[in-house]
Amino acid sequence: MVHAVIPFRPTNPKTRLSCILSQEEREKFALRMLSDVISTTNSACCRTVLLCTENISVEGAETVVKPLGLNEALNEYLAENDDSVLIIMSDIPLATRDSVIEMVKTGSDIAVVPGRGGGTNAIFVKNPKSFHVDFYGASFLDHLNICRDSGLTVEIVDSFRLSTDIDEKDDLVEIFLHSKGESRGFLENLGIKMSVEKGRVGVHRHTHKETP
Ligand SMILES: Nc1nc2c(ncn2[C@@H]2O[C@H](COP(=O)(O)OP(=O)(O)OP(=O)(O)O)[C@@H](O)[C@H]2O)c(=O)[nH]1
Ligand SMILES: C[C@H](OP(=O)(O)O)C(=O)O
Repeated sequence: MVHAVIPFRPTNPKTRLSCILSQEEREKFALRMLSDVISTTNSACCRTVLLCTENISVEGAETVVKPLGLNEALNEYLAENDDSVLIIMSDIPLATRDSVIEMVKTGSDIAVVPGRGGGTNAIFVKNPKSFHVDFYGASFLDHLNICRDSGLTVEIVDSFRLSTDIDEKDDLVEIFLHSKGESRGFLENLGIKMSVEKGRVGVHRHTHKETP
């Protein structure tokens, strides 16, 4: 069975959203996005593993604790497992069952989904011992180079839903446009709404409600 591995650091996440969310709100929002991703990987019949820096319990996933950085934790996990691994980020709440299934059905050794701005949002690895990750910076290009150097065939999956990572305030628009999940409900409860001003779509926080 494919392991869907979601790396997660629960403390002070999503600092690029500090302009609109407090630390407590960012921690809760990161968990809501995680929950949306877990529902999706479970619906695609993966065994979902939360690869977490600390021991937290989240419905729908088993937790593997590795108090390590993103690359170190994932590379240890890949080296320790034989089943195919889908590495999928916790900040892509638009992910759907069909988009995940498209990745894990690839005919290539690796399937990769770029994030906007050079990052990597998901990587499917058929043989985990054959590959290592190198996140941060232009990681999408770095991952293609690793495949080339290791002689692995790679499919670049063109998926709007998987490519949409929620890093910055304007990215929240995509949740209001395309999601019905927990992340959206959380933002709405905080009084955050989509707005259109001078022809531009953005988000505004109308009131300072209590963190739900
Ligand atoms: N296991 C593990 N996961 C991490 C670590 N740092 C980030 N992640 C996870 O990696 C994914 C991508 O993280 P980033 O987009 O860099 O998120 P972030 O660090 O929360 O956000 P910023 O503070 O805005 O850069 C998310 O699923 C994070 O939870 C880490 O040190 N260890
Ligand atoms: C971890 C990093 O995420 P970003 O900061 O690009 O969202 C990456 O994908 O390499």
